[in-house]
Amino acid sequence: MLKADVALQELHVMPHIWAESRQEVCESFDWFRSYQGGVYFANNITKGYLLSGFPAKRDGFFHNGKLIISHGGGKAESKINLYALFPYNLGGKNITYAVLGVYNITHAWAEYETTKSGQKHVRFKFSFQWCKEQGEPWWHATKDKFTEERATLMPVVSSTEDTTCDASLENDNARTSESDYEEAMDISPDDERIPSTTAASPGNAAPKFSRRMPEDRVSTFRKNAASADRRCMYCGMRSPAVFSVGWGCLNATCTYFWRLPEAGNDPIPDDLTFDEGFLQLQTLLPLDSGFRNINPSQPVTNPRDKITTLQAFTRGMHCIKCGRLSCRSKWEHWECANCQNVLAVNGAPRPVKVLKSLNPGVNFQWYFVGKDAGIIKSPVKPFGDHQTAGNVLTFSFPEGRGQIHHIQHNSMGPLVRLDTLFEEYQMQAADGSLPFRRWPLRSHKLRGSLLTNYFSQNCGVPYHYVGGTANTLTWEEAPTAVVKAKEFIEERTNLALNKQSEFNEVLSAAYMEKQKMSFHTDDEKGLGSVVAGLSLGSPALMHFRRRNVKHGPERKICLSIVLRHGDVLVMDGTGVQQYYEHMVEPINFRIAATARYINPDRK
Ligand SMILES: O=C(O)CCC(=O)C(=O)O
Repeated sequence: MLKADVALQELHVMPHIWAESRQEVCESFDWFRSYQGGVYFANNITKGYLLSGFPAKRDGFFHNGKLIISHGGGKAESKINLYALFPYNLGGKNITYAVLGVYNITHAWAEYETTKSGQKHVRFKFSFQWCKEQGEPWWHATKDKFTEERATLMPVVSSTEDTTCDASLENDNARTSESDYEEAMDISPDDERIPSTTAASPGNAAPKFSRRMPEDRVSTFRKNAASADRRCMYCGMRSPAVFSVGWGCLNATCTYFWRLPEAGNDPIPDDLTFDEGFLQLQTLLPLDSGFRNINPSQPVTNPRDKITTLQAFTRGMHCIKCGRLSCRSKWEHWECANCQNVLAVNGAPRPVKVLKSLNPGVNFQWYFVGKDAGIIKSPVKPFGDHQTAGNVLTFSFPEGRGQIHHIQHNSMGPLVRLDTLFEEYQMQAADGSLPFRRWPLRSHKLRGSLLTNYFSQNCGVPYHYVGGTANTLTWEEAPTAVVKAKEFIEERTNLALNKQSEFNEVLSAAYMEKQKMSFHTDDEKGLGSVVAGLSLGSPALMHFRRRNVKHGPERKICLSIVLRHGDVLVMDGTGVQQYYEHMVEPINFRIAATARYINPDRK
């Protein structure tokens, strides 16, 4: 796969698989799920390798891309942010990432590279050879046969209702803190990176690969290796004959690394050309059948059980019309971000019964208060009559920084209303009248946009942290589910706390399986002192921790609360947002409505 910027010739054919953002790649293409690194590997197999915008010395694109030499990890000296070796202008078609195809790694070796300041760095290099079972590379075609080809290459329906995909990559959410962006780009557990470059000199320990290649792959690798490979008489490791200047040991841990035994062990000079034999295409072992079709399978759109909130439904789509990878950004269907091709989802509302009784999986029933957090819990306070009865648990933060009220219900009255409301939310989300979307984060470190992990929709005064005016419907346009949620929140808050709170904004959030809202604060300009949220569906854990504390015990979660179907959680006091941040981690499918007062005349 390569990352493009500006290249030379106009692109005359479209890649079969391409994207504008890394999130689109990671969410839609199983062969590359690394948000930060340039290499994605799982189970000891390099699944995806990103040819970065920073080519290093002696990187190369030979045989029109059937042989690629590239560096791994580390910092290249070039400041030009483009993959200059691909001869076509992908950027001109808004293509930031294009999948080239399946390559075999034919060699891996280490080189010394001298920086401008004269320092020597070890750089790991790889040669990749095109696997011929795929036919010719797509950019070799003289005209775009993309559409006809897709029809034959693409499986129409995936084999899966697979809910066992990798742990969700924390693409994030986050509204205020830098840490949230970092969290957003967590790397999945099976995602590893090759070592970065490190200064070394002969005899010094150089970086080692964190994992060894499994034996069967090693033997494949050896069979593929050019006959000019030689074994070093000092370290016993084989190295390819890469340069015309002669053979030298290319194992960075060897004392005689980067030396020429046939020239009195002189160091290999800086000015090098490749050995002609090394640049020949080799006869490779046939490609394993599992690697022959890397086209993403199409999402399941018509599941037998009509459940469409499983993790598989959070994955992106590969458009069979134009090749673009797109995130699942709309609740009601998949939509190609390039040609707007739609894949409709045929589901049904999920009854709350099973969801609400899911086990939150923690060793406390309602709450956890951190030792030394200075939080005082008041005695449980019952309220209401037989129709409206409930309990309030109040947690007071130290030094007058505000309170958290957890309003629970224990009567049948609200329950029927809540179950119906949960269903109404789902119906309106499914028909698009309640447009749940994943909105781009306002700032992040990845190229291209980065969408929130969860879906949301705002009513009333625009909420700038998530989607702003583009995500906002006025109260006249508001879906009935949201209006009813606001009424319920106001009734319960006023009854339980015995004070009148007025709200003019409601952010509804919908979470499919494994989605969550990362740590953030609601410090929107003009925000009133009371923020109250209603939970519907599966239980969720809401955690609080100190804000702007980078390390140490104070950084730890100081309060956790289990939110259940129908609970209302009130953050009371401006200090709650000023001194604490919060996150919500649902156990499974859940909808929440959070009501605020935001001064409409804020500047
Ligand atoms: O209850 C939820 O799902 C999260 C609400 C929240 O934290 C927010 O909208 O700021």
